[in-house]
Amino acid sequence: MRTRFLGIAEVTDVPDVAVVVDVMRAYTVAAWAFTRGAERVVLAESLEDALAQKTRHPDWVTLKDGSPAPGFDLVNSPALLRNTDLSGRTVVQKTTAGTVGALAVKDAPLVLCASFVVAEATAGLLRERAPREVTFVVTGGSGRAEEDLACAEYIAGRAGGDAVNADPYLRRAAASRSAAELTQGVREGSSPEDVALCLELDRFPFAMAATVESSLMVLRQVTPTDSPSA
Ligand SMILES: O=C(O)[C@H](CS(=O)(=O)O)OP(=O)(O)O
Ligand SMILES: [Mg+2]
Repeated sequence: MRTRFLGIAEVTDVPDVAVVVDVMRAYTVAAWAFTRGAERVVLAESLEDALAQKTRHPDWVTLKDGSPAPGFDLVNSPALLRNTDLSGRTVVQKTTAGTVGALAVKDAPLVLCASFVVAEATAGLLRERAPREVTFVVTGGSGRAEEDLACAEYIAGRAGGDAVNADPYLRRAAASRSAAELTQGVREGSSPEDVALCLELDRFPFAMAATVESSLMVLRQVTPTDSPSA
């Protein structure tokens, strides 16, 4: 399996298989939303798009990064979301990096959205599909955010069937600029517990796949059938 690691702006073709990585915090938050019962997560093109969806579907739950805002029900924080009952709900998520990365590869036949909490399930799906090439979209810091790059490299190793020690990858993520900003409370709409929740390796047994449904980019849970090979 060949691998490419690209920032969002470096995606210029339509990959066969894309893994969009956002550890802090979009795809840690999305995984928590599923765990709290969400049926699907719609990845919105813009804040205006998210609000328009809410107008059309008042029962949908809107979520954005940064500070709370009128029309939005939740912020992009795993700690602040994890006690919210989302049973059967559709969540509409708009963030600065994670959702933008998925929309950049919306035409790819397989789009997985990933973070450390779903790392092994994501790698398991890739082992199952055994594609010739996987494009990892490293969403933060123009492709250089250390937490996303570390997670992408870890998943790539596991997808290749290697017995990979996760500790150095988690340490890189813990030392990242994003982790520091979240810990210092620089980012609005955050909790001091967010970093620890974003670094919980394999907290959840499912992967997350995004497909276009009625012109919306929709993220759903998907469970690999293979068992870990290492
Ligand atoms: O909510 C987050 O942590 C970030 C916000 S920003 O990129 O630091 O402005 O969004 P995400 O898309 O989850 O990385
Ligand atoms: Mg991020």
